[in-house]
Amino acid sequence: MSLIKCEQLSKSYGSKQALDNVSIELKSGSPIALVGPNGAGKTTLFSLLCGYLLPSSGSVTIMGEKPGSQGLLGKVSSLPQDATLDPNLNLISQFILFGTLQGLSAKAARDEGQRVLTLVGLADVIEQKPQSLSHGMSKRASIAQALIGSPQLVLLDEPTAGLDPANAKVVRDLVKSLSANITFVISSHNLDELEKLCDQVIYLDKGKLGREVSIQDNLTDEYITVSMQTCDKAQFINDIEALNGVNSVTQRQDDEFLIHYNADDVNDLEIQLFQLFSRNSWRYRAILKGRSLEDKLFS
Ligand SMILES: Nc1ncnc2c1ncn2[C@@H]1O[C@H](COP(=O)(O)OP(=O)(O)OP(=O)(O)O)[C@@H](O)[C@H]1O
Repeated sequence: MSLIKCEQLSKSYGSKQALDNVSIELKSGSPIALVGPNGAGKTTLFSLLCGYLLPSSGSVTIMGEKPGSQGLLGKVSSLPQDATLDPNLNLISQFILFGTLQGLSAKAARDEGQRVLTLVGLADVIEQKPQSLSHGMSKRASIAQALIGSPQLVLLDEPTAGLDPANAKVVRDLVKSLSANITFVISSHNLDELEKLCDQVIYLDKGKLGREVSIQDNLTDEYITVSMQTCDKAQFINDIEALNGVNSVTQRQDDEFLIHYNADDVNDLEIQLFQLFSRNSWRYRAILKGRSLEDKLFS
């Protein structure tokens, strides 16, 4: 059965059409990225999936059920973009409340609160109130809230926005470690981060579904992305374009080049590249099989 199925899903706010005829079918598994420019409709889609909003037309089901229905209680949870905790209650009291709202006894809710707060590295501060936590700790506490019970689907809207690199890594590692049992759908503007976490990408633009992009296809994609530390750029492009099987070399950023080749004509392109670098004493910074997510989406 599909995890998420949207059929011709549309949502308007008055005359503003935020989602326009979106049809998608997603299965459980690796984290799924939801990408798109500001105002593309990502939060609207999340709100429809959570049952916070009703569609203007079309339909959406999660595990065959309507969002917000009793059958999904404890199976679907979300971290909204601006999630905040109650400033007046300490963390564990709030988590006991959340657990009991999901049907747990007070004792089981306390144990569950401790479990999820420990998962996100907050075991030492469960007696503290939210205002004594840093921004990163608050974000982790909100993620812990989304993990209460045994959700099968967790929607994370900008889970690392505003976090420093170390805290962002904690959140990414957490998602990675839990994704064997939970399917995460992650909305983010950080394409590097999504590339590290997700296999599949949903791209929205002005409320419409854009082209489908896979991150897994990098190994079969006939592209190599090379980031150079030192090289003569004009010669680099000339020399690589002269190699057998290479169709084109495009300079993407100052020191980044995209090589498009034909896999039927060349099977040792990487070796030829290294030989070329060695002959010219060029130093490379990184070589990626395939294209970056940014390149797949925007070029
Ligand atoms: N409650 C609302 N009333 C009227 N218009 C709204 C409302 N919520 C969203 N919109 C509009 O719907 C469109 C989609 O908004 P949405 O918040 O879903 O986009 P988003 O992709 O999440 O954007 P961002 O990346 O900036 O968070 C935008 O044009 C927005 O202005």
